[in-house]
Amino acid sequence: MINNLTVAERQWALVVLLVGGLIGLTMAAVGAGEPFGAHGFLVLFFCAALFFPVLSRLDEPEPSPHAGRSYYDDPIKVGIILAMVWAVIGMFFGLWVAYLLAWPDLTIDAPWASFGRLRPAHTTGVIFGFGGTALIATSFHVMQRTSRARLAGQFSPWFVLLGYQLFVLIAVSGYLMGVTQSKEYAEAEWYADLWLVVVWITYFVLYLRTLARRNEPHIYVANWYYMAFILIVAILHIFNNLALPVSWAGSRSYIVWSGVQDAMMQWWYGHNAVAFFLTAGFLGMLYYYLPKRAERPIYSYRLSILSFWGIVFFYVWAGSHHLHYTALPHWVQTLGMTFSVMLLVPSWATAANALMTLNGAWHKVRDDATLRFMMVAAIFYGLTTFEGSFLAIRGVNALSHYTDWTVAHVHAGALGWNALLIFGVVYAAVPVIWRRERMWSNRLIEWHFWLAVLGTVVYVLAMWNSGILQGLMWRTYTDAGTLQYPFIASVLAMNPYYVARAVGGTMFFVGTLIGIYNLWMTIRQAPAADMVADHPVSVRDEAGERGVPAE
Ligand code: HEM
Ligand code: HEM
Ligand SMILES: [Cu+2]
Repeated sequence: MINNLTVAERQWALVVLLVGGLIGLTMAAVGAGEPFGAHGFLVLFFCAALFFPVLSRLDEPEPSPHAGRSYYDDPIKVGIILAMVWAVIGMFFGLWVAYLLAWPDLTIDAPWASFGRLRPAHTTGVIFGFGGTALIATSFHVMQRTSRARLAGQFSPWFVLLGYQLFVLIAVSGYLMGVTQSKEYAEAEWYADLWLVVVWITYFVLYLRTLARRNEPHIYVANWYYMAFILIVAILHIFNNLALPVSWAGSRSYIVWSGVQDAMMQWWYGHNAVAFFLTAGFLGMLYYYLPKRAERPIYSYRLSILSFWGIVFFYVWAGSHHLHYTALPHWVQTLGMTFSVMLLVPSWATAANALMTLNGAWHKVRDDATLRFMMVAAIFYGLTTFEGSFLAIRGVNALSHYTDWTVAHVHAGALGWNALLIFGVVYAAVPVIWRRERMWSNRLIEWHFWLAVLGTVVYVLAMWNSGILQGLMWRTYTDAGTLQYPFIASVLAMNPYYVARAVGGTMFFVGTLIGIYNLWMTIRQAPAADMVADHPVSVRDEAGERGVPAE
């Protein structure tokens, strides 16, 4: 892989890694004995681990000029593997906290293993590690194929992919050491946040530069979704993380916002992380891989564009539904509620558009578990958005907020929509990118599919039950006007559901491990004989019409 970089690019990489290593060394020196110093060492080792392999290949010959005329798939390969590594790490932490909630005595008596540190390690590991890395890798695939253009440059895709890994590593390891700025889904401290800004802007520029090289007059809809994801996540991230460090040699910082403004900024961010990270980016994936796999054009291309603008416009106003019954002015809560209900229209239009695309291909859905992963993901997308619009209604939220109903909603989305989609997409993409005829075992894909779907259903049903029960127990009064149940009674009542959730989560996790084994065996196979050659750029196939992503 390093040999595919030009010598100039290898030199450039060495300079960047050297600067990174020096920054790491400085952090390690000034923050000695503190988590900040430990992060310095992490940065230093990360840069050193990449520096020496590049250095040892510096003198190797330039890649053949022919290579520059095909798609650049090396970073996609590494990205898919890293996404799978994060799937295991992130879900392992999720399972851990699920088991802790069911059997609290299992706890390890150490600060790093406390619930409050493991939980953000889970959410960050799955959303940013697993989801984010899958988004970056697939976006590199989709933008090249739908533009019939090679990635603009070979250095910046690596910078984005690996730089992003460093961000997630700093974040997750920081939580275990107790470093947090206490903002959900944005717990990472100021230096990690600053680094992510650099990586993310490079990502956006890379996307634009690649699109500018396209050999296809039309910008396929999937690219709009990916670009909205990148651009808006950048804006959210910057505003939500405007913080002043206490010192340049420590991890602690204070956010510039205060009081209810801070809460609003946080949930404007948090909600739109869902909207643009877990929705818009994933819709980009869906709009490329689903029609491609089904070999059908999108049911209505016009509708896909219309719902794009609907989603982008409505979502950004809905964040205040996370702050019902708070000090936030009432009208702002109502505004968020109203936009959330309106959101149902573009959300369902999108889910319907995806499912209608499968019309005429239902026999494929029956036979092909890969396509079935994507179909079920689209169904869960419809379910989750319906539930979300419902939960955003103030009266409903009075019951659901603070309960496990929210956790049910989250995992209907995270497992049923995001994770199922990623697995379907990875099964579709890996044989193409590694030039294998097909995945190693279709039976294992079937196994994975059923474990994942059943695991999700068990998880979500358990949390719906537990959430609604919790909500009702908390609001039941006696005739005398006092609360019927002491709080601890509701905690005890949750136990069977927490056990069920741990079982569902275990099924999901086992399915993931089976999937990874299958991917590993596929990658180890020899490439298919007629697929050995690199994919040349700009060879048109019949699929070039509008609505069908080009290959
Ligand atoms: C093996 C699979 C998984 C298990 C067992 C699991 C388990 C858990 C548990 C126990 C919690 C804490 C709930 C609480 O504090 O009451 C949680 C929270 C969360 N998980 Fe998972 N999870 C899994 C997969 C995922 C995936 C794949 C994603 C995202 C793509 C995800 C996203 C989240 C989020 C966002 C939260 C925070 C929810 C909130 O604050 O309302 N999880 N998970
Ligand atoms: C129309 C679309 C959606 C709407 C209107 C919506 C609305 C809501 C509402 C009202 C809450 C509960 C807020 C609270 O009581 O604190 C919530 C929580 C959440 N939703 Fe959605 N949702 C939508 C789609 C999704 C999707 C597709 C996902 C993908 C995984 C998702 C992930 C989450 C997460 C992670 C939370 C928990 C936030 C927290 O930590 O408190 N939502 N959503
Ligand atoms: Cu929200």
